[in-house]
Parts: sequence; structure tokens; C-alpha cells
Amino acid sequence: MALYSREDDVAIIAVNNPPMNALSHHVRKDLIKFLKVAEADENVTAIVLCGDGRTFPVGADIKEFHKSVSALGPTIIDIVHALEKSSKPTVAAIHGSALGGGLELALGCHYRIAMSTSKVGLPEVKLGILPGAGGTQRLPRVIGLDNAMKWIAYGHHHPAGVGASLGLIDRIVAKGGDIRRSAILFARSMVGKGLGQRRLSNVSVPDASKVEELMAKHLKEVGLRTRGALAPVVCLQVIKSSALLSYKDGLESERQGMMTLLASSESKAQIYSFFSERQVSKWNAPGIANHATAKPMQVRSIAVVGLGTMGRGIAISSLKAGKKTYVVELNSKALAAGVKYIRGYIETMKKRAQISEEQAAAMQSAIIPVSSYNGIANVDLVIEAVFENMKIKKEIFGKLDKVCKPSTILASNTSTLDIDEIASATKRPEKVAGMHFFAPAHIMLLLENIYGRKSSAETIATIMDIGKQMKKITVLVGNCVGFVGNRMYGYYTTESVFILEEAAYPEQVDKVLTDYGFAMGRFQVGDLSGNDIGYKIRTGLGITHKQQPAGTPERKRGVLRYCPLGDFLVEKGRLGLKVGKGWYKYEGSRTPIPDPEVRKIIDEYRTRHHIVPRDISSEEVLQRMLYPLINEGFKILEEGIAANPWDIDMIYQYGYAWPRHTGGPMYYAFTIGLPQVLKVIEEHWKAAGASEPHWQPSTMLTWLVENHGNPDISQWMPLMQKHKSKT
Ligand SMILES: CCCCCCCCCCCCC[C@H](O)CC(=O)SCCNC(=O)CCNC(=O)[C@H](O)C(C)(C)COP(=O)(O)OP(=O)(O)OC[C@H]1O[C@@H](n2cnc3c(N)ncnc32)[C@H](O)[C@@H]1OP(=O)(O)O
Repeated sequence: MALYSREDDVAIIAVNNPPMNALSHHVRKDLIKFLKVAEADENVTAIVLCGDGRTFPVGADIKEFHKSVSALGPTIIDIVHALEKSSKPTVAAIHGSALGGGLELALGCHYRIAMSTSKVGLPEVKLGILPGAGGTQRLPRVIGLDNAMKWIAYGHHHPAGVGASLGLIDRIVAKGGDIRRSAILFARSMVGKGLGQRRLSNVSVPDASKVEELMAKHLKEVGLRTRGALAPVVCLQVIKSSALLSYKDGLESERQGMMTLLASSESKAQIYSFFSERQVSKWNAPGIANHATAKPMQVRSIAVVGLGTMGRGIAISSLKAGKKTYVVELNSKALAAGVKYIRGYIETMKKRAQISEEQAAAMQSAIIPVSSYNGIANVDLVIEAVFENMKIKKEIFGKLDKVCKPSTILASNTSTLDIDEIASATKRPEKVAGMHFFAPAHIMLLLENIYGRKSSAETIATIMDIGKQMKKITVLVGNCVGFVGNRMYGYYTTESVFILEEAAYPEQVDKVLTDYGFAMGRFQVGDLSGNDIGYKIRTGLGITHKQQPAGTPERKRGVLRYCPLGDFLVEKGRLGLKVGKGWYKYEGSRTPIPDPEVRKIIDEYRTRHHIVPRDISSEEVLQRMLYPLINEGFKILEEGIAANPWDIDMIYQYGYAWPRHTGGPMYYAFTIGLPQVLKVIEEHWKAAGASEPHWQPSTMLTWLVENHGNPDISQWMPLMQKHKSKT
């Protein structure tokens, strides 16, 4: 709802719809009603619009989207027009954030004043839509086309001070000031000043003459930064109309753009992503605990064991979260190098104004270098980040168990290994868990937390809470080889080399993936992270080309199909970007260049095995790259390793750069339709049989299709649970 009050001659309309003052239908009805009251009251000379509680409205109510109530009048645009048309000065008093429809209301007001700490922006593009209440037409009229294109096509939130420097905010109220009081005084001072040019629909776009040049520039940029997404492009096209058409016709173009986007699968995927991102914090470890019942332990200090690339990043994340951070290396040289890197990184963040001087000083003084495990006996949490080797990890956990106080939680940053086996090296398996960070750990937003068979509710709640304090998208999963992310990714890479074998070169496969929306294709990613990583894993499994006894068929490992092309590359020293050659060659830059040498390796291999390369469609490449991964996702759900499909999708968006506008692998499967996905998987399974187990259809996927067709993604787990409880 909204509240109406009077301060002498100034009417105050305050939106009151906790937690974020979203502009739900009941709020919109109140706003129109109170604007009419204020307009009609001859004792009112000016009107202040504000938000109660945490913030100014942050936009339309996203929960209403794709429901008929979102279209029910009065719409936000009706309110914008009522604010602008008012014969009395209307002033938006902004605290917290004025975003989306919230900022559009503020643009309808004749004046805007804001707390210096507040943020403004039109982030609709991140929901796969556009500002649909006049924002595409009004913002360019205030801050110019160039800025408006940037603001709207990327959807960032901007400090109010930046808004003031562009003319969007008329007055800034310093921190600690009273925004509502300031707005009342400001509104009163504007009475009788004339509103003509304050009504933005009367104003023209200042840099309209540069429209074509600016369009070309921004279209190119969004093409690179948000590859494959429709919304940024439609946003730009609609903003363009503000320079070419009248306000009224521009609004019509905005309406049409909105309808196109609302009807797209992209907006549904983005809205799903918005809520999924928030949903993962409501974690559940079935049979052990959930977010609502379990209490975290207070963690004041964290020790990071191992200061390689991962350990350094984890230590920086710990310091950023305000923890006293013990950094541990038994070798003094390695310790000094790690500490030097961490200290240097903090100084760089300070120089770039990413942190304040005080924060930097606090982080520096919170680093405690240690060269023996005895030095971390009293820490609350240890995160081990040494080499990915079970024997070494078990040795370390055994030692930590002996020296650390009984309450210390011991976590491993393993990316694949069995947490229960690691826990078995200790006498406190209930205090052992996995915290799988993604490299570089201080930058990547994903944290995949793993609970073991014996992890306690408190241990799980604590690692989830630490993830939140580190400002990570923290997803809880169960224990299995590779957990969720890497277990699924394994089949993506397996199938990719089968495609090379049969039909395509790396650049052709990668192009299909980048056209789909990935920033990089699978082979470019391999080169970037190092092809030796996968080689080491295959060596651990004893399956590389070199490890096979003479006479072993090159394309088989036992009954399983195998393709050694990745082994050949590494054995020829093509480790990737770091050595200037891998699946591609690199000539002094990070740009991948298709390499005739790689083609030769593939061609010779094909000839040796009498493989005649065939034409392959982009559709087939995409299906073969993505469907095995999706199939494995269903197996993961079926086994209870992930509690919900959106947990998997958030892991893929934040850990593997899955394009947000398609929602993630599981949401994408829903968009395609589960029956269609299953059909393709079954065809491959029929053709490949037991030699390619990644095509064996998941029981859950099959059951869902046979019994429910393509049920809504929110219903997958409830349907399965109901089914299991009956059987
Ligand atoms: C069927 C066809 C119909 C056709 C007709 C359609 C006509 C449509 C006309 C439309 C007019 C368009 C108007 C406008 O242009 C569109 C919009 O405004 S879209 C919304 C734009 N705003 C945003 O995207 C902001 C979203 N929010 C945030 O980014 C963040 O919440 C925040 C504001 C930065 C704060 O972050 P935090 O402090 O971290 O808090 P949380 O994010 O955890 O949020 C707390 C809580 O609030 C819920 N929430 C937040 N914003 C909204 C919202 N806009 N609507 C609904 N709910 C919201 C959030 O989900 C959390 O909920 P919880 O998880 O606690 O349940």
C-alpha cells in the first residue's frame, strides 16, 4: 500500500510495501488515488513522493510478471503521467535505491533529490525486458542518448552522485541528513517557479543528432558483452526512437518492444534467474538440516592452508569478509611469495578505489603468516587448498585434526574428491565439509559447498554463512565425484572430442557455443585453464594414451569409447594459452587463432582410423554439447546431490559462465521441452549403447516425460517426491 500525510502545505505520499517497496498492483492503486487527493486539495501546494522503510521503490513487482495482474491498471506509466501532469511541483525523495519502475516514477516527478548513499538505475535488461514506464524515452532527455544507452543496455546501478553530475538528480542530501525533511523544504521552494521544462515529455534529447553513430557504437559493445541476448538490442532500438520520434510515438515503440521481450523465453529465463539467485540461500540438506533450522557457528578467524593460486584467492576473500586470516605454507619461500601476492593485491584494490584506505589497512593487519600447523590450533575454520591429491589431503586433515581445537571446522577446497574419504582421516567427520571455490577465488562469485555423510547441521550452516559473508552465490550440494559442476562438465568435454573425431574442428564447435551465448567455447576455455589439468585427471584415472600397454585400441578404454586427441595435444606440449598453443595458437595475445597444426593432428588421426568426416549441423553440435550435461543434471537431482534444478543452474551461471538469458542447463531443458530433450538423448543412447553411458537417459527425466510431459521446473522435485513417497 501507500500512505498519505500532510506537512502543512506539502502532501507526502509514501510507498509502504516491504521489503523493497515494489510497485505491486495495490500500491499502484493507492498512488493514483493519493495523487488525485493531493491535486484536488487546494491547501496542498507541492507533493513529495518517497518510500517508507529501507528504500524508495526498486521497481515493478517482479512476482507479478507474466501474470495478468501486471497489466491491471493503473499501470506505472499512468502514475508517471499523473505525476508529470500535476499542476503542483512533484518531488521524488530518494533513499536506498530508485530502480526500474521506481526511477521511472522519479522521472515523472518534476524534481528529484537523493541521499548521497543512494543508488539509481534502470536494470530491467537484467530481467530480459526494458524500462516499460517511459524510462527509455525520459532518461535520454535528461542524461543524453549516449549515457542512457549505457545505463539501460547494461542495467547497472549508479551512485546518486553520478546521477547528479549528469543532471538526473537535482540535489544531494549528505549522509546522515533527513531526506524527507529536505524534500519537503525543497518542494516548498519550487512552488510558483513554473513547470514547463520540468516536464520531461516536453524536453528534447540533447545529443539526438548523434543517434546513428551512438547506435553503432553501443550495438557493437552489447554484441560483445551480452552475446546472444535479445533484450540489450531491443533496449537500444527503443532508446533510438527517443531521438527520432515524438514522445508519444516513442512510448508506443517502448510498448511494442516490451511486448516482444515479455513474450520471449529470455525474459522468463532472466526472471527465473533473479529468483533462483535468491533461492539458493534457502538451502536444504535433506535429513540433516535446512537454512531455517540450523544455526551457524561464529567464525572470527580462518586459516587457508596452501598458498597457490586458489589459496591466495581464498585468503583474499576471507580478508574481504573481515576475518583474521592465517595463511599457511610449510615452505618459507612459498609462504613469502603467497603473502607478497596477497599484500600486493590489497594495495591494488586500494589504488583502484575498490576498497577504502581503512579497509586496506584492516585487511593488511589481519594477515597472519604461519609456517606450521601448530600455529593455527585456535582458528575457527580451516580451508585447505593444496594439490588435488587424496593422499596428501588425508595426511593434512589427519594433522589438522590433531592440532586444531575441537570446535574448528575443517573444509577442503577440493574440486572433485570424495569429502567422506577426506573426513575419514579425522576423528571429527561431523566438522568436515567441502568448500569448492572457482578460480580466481577472489573474483569468481560461485562457491559450491559440499556436505558429507556425517557433516553436522552447524558445520553446514557455518560454511553457508561464510559464503554469504564473502558475498558469494553459495550453493549447497551433496558429495559425489566432481560434485555438481565438474561432474556435469566432464561429459561436456567428453562429447566435445567425439565431435572433433567425427566431424568438426575446434573453432567450429566453439562458434556454435559462442553463438548460443557463451563468452568462450569449450576449446578456448580448455586453452585458458590449461589442457594439462584434464590430462592430470585422466592420468589419475590411468586412461591417457601414454599409459596404455601396447596393443590397446586407441579409441577404447575397456568397453568405453575414448578419444585421445586431448592427450596428443598435451603430449606435444600444446598446454594452452600459457605456452602460446593448445587447441588454437596464440600470437602474442589472448586471441585464439585456428591452427593448421591442430587440423593436421585431427586429420591424421581420422585417417588412421578410417574416419571420413561428415557434415554436422550447428543444431547437432549444440545438442551433443549440452544434452549430456543436462542428462547428468537430472541424474544429480535424482540422487539428491542437488536439492533443486535452480541450484544446478546457478552453479552453471556463476561457475561456468552459462549465458544467463537461457537460465542455465536445467531451465534450458525446460524451455526446449523435456520430451524433445529426452527424444534426442534416447536416439544417441540407442546409437551409442553402453560404450557412451553419458547418453543413458536419466530415470527422473524419463519418468517426468512419461507421466507429466513438460511440467513447470518448479514442479520437478515435488512431483518426484510425491512419486517416491508412493512407491
Ligand atoms: C502477461 C502480459 C502482461 C503484459 C503487460 C505488461 C505491462 C507491463 C508494464 C510494465 C511496466 C514496467 C515497469 C518497469 O520498467 C519494470 C521494472 O521495474 S522491473 C524491476 C526493476 N527492478 C529491479 O530489477 C530491482 C530488483 N531488485 C534488486 O535488484 C535487489 O533486490 C536490490 C533492490 C538491489 C536489493 O538487494 P538486496 O538488498 O540484496 O535484497 P534482495 O535482492 O535479497 O531482495 C529482498 C527481497 O525482496 C525481493 N524483491 C526485490 N526486488 C523485488 C521486485 N522488484 N519485485 C518483487 N520482489 C522483489 C527479493 O526477491 C527478496 O525476496 P526474498 O528472497 O526475501 O523472498
